Amino acid sequence: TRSTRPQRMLKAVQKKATKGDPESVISAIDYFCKHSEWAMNVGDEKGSILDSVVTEVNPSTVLELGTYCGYSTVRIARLLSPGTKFITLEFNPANVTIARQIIAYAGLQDKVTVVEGSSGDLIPQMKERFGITTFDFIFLDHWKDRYLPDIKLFEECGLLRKGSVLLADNVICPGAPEYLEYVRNSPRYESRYYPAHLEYTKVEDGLEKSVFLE
Ligand SMILES: O=C(NCCO)c1cc(-c2ccc(F)cc2)cc(O)c1O
Ligand SMILES: [Mg+2]
Repeated sequence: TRSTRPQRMLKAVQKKATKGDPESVISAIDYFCKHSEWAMNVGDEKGSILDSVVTEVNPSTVLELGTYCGYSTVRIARLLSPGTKFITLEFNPANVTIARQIIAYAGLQDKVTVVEGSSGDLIPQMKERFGITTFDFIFLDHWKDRYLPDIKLFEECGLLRKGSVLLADNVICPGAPEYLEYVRNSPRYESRYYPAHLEYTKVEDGLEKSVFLE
């Protein structure tokens, strides 16, 4: 039966990238998405903004919502200091399987834990299951209608501290209007928009960075 797009993306990585070299894995995926098939990775333009925020925060604890095939997971993990706790959540089991292989191909399997399940179920389990007190950096890139309920869940579960940084992808396209309205109007966050484009296209999109102030 016909392969899936994530399976074809993995094949492209195995064909074009060098095992253990995260930069070559990132380049192979971007090449695949530019020349073969579009896919919903954060991409190179927004990925560079992600890189700069991760580098600036230099987090000890990181959570990614929406692993997909592991492209942004590799981008983040390659920048982390040794001993950083990095967890990424993915709802779709087929994506988990591909992501684990792409992350392993980059040689970053020891830097990150890929957890299968829904953010709504897993966020309240972070403390007990993974020994997390608070997250220094959170990358939101999962279902856009989950951004708002999940940021409220972070607050309710006491998973944010003064200075925690949340970076949200796709706030324009596909869009997360309720999330934007919340972080931009809440006195508990300092928010800033980074204009860019939808991955591999000329369509307007961007990232919203929000710092928890409480
Ligand atoms: O749904 C998304 N992610 C959660 C599922 O893993 C997602 C979708 C799109 C996108 C799709 C279809 C289109 F026409 C435009 C944008 C882009 C993204 O960056 C995304 O993260
Ligand atoms: Mg995205």
